[in-house]
Amino acid sequence: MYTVDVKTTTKTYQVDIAQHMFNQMGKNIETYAPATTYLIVTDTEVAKRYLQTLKDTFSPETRVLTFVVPAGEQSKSFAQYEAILTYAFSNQLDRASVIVAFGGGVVGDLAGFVAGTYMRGIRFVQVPTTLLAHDASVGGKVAINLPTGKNIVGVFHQPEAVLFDPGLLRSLPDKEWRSGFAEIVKLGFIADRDFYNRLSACVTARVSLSEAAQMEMIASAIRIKAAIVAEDEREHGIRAYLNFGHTVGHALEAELGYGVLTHGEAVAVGMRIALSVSEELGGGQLPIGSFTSWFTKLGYDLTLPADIDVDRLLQRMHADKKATEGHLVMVLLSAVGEAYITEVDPTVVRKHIAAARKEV
Ligand SMILES: NC(=O)c1ccc[n+]([C@@H]2O[C@H](COP(=O)([O-])OP(=O)(O)OC[C@H]3O[C@@H](n4cnc5c(N)ncnc54)[C@H](O)[C@@H]3O)[C@@H](O)[C@H]2O)c1
Ligand SMILES: O=C(O)C(=O)C[C@@H](O)[C@H](O)[C@H](O)COP(=O)(O)O
Ligand SMILES: [Zn+2]
Repeated sequence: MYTVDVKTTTKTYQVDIAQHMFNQMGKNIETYAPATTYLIVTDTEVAKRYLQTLKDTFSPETRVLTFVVPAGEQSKSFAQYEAILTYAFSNQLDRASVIVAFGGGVVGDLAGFVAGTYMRGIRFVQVPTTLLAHDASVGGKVAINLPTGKNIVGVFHQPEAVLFDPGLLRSLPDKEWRSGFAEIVKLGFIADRDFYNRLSACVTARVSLSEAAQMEMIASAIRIKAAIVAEDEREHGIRAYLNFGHTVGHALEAELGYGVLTHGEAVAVGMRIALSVSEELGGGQLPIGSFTSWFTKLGYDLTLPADIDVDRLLQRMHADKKATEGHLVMVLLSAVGEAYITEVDPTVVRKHIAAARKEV
């Protein structure tokens, strides 16, 4: 079992990462966030595998409500947000009630946003079920999408606890594992060269990681994220480094339509482009070739569709949350483990985006 403390200005909480914790998850939730009523928000895929078991592990006298949204990025929408709020209100959830976000980053962001805004904010607990949720469940960014922009409507709202049983990842499809692994590698890129080197040397396939090694990797990644969030909860400075690969990634997700690429797949393409831009703008030697061949062998496609509209993609990047006064802003690397944030010349970025398109 690993425990990571997340200390922010608004809350200190614990991330527990432990095999078999799911067998008593309800009781754990009751310990970390005592309440008489819980609303579990989950999605259809997670519900069909795990929801009944989770409900069964709460104390018999506890009132446990459930709300299931369709699986996938499309559920980070006003329609689902309103539906959950309406359900909560018509079932008398009050300020002492607790929301349980049980799923991947989509459920975490959506249910967290409900928790952050219902009655001006109630408590919630994150119970992550995807590898990517090592990132999404920690740090308190919760949001839904506009059809035109990722995470445009949201708040910062820290959970009471994050309770992560990696045993749940056994049923995760490979595509979703890759999505999460991209964000783990991102943390190495921005903050920890040794971690990056270990990952690139050891993770040659999903199956190359034992469950113990995977758990250690998740704990290391969460420690990196927690340290950044502790220093800069509201993204006034270094928290933006967590956005490495996201200026292109988020634009790509919106441009292709949510769910066409997973979030991590889009971030992987974005990291590839950000590495090239970094190198051109003076970053020195970056492992672009080895990263590209490593990720390609792992099954990622680091190219952009041949027919991608580069102008529209750039327009979307200009509307990114990091941009100010219409200037394009990206997170770049001066070396592996050393990130910085800077305004960039759109003509340089355009060139690297164009070069990343699939050849026809
Ligand atoms: N708030 C943050 O700091 C933060 C950080 C990173 C990403 N995100 C957001 O997270 C979202 C992506 O999260 P995600 O990759 O977890 O996607 P997701 O929540 O859509 O889950 C991916 C798929 O896996 C299924 N699934 C979940 N757990 C499973 C399990 N144990 N077994 C089998 N299938 C399972 C889901 O039903 C879904 O179909 C994006 O919206 C992204 O913007 C937020
Ligand atoms: O926690 C953060 O800060 C991050 O940037 C983590 C990202 O991986 C995540 O995708 C986040 O949701 C992006 O935030 P946004 O502010 O760019 O929407
Ligand atoms: Zn991300």
